[in-house]
Amino acid sequence: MITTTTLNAAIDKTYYVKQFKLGASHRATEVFAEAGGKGINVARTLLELGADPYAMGFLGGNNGSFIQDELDKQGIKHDFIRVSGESRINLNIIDESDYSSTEVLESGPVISVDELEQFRTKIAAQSKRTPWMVCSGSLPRGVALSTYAELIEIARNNGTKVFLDTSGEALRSSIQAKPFFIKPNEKEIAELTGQSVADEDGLFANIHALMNQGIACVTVSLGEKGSITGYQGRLYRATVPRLEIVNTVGCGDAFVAGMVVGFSQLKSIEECIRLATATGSANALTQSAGYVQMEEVERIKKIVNIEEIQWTSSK
Ligand SMILES: Nc1ncnc2c1ncn2[C@@H]1O[C@H](COP(=O)(O)OP(=O)(O)OP(=O)(O)O)[C@@H](O)[C@H]1O
Ligand SMILES: O=P(O)(O)OC[C@@]1(O)O[C@H](CO)[C@@H](O)[C@@H]1O
Repeated sequence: MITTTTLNAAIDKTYYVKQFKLGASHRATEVFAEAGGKGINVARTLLELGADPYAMGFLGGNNGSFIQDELDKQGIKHDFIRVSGESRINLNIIDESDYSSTEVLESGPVISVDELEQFRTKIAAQSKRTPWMVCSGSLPRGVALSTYAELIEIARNNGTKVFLDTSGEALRSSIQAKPFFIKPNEKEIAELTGQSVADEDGLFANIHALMNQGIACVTVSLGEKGSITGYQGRLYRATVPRLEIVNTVGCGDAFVAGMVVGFSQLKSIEECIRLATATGSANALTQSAGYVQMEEVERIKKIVNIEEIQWTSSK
């Protein structure tokens, strides 16, 4: 069983328009509404990869009911705390001329002290029966920045490995709790370290520094440029050939799903990265956010390039 937590779930609403223009009125050519938020995307991808996901977090209002119904329809086991606020809707407008995307993300409901306490109790029980836990996404209002660190601590005490995918201060505050895996993207690692990924030497040094702080595996995902992963003191570069992409929202979640499946099946690190990269890239080929097709994952796995980076610090 792989547990996913989505503290700030969302309906991901995707509008396709012929050409997006600021300040203009558009008629959508296609519209999709999906149960989303990073952890829910991970859960859906895990199911497609043949794993056994169990989705947890907070859901509220009509939007929360829609998300819950979708999870039921998709056959994803779940146990969410119902909250008094309304789960958010996140908007993604995709310009069909170049498949660029413009997102508007709501901040989500305010979680009360009591609702958070109910969640802590559930997670403490759940971490006794799950060897793997994925904590993904932003923290909703009312939830302290230290919450992911707390969850990591609870999980570790029960022998559960945590894969953490979050950003900004929520990521910074969780590093000292030593999650097993983190996956900042270009923007997130720059925010965390103050260095751009354009400086590869600096990026490699930063990944080593994070491993030395006790994070077993660190991937910096670089969108269409692939990723750099650090594990057991070594660095690996993954690249994928150019693909006919339509929607990259959720690629990071699909990558995380591939990585946790790889580790849970005791695959080699190269195989974990290959599966994660192919799953991340396969997500970009589907119109809805956070969906992959297994045939595409299998096809892309064959064309992913993984190489170990020979690097020693110049300092
Ligand atoms: N345009 C693309 N073409 C091919 N593969 C891609 C593309 N974009 C992303 N990927 C794959 O997905 C992985 C994760 O992508 P990315 O770095 O964009 O994550 P992210 O910013 O966390 O995404 P999100 O927050 O939308 O889930 C990449 O390492 C790569 O393997
Ligand atoms: O606001 P957060 O929680 O950081 O990100 C939310 C979100 O943009 O991330 C997913 C894509 O990764 C979408 O399903 C969702 O709308």
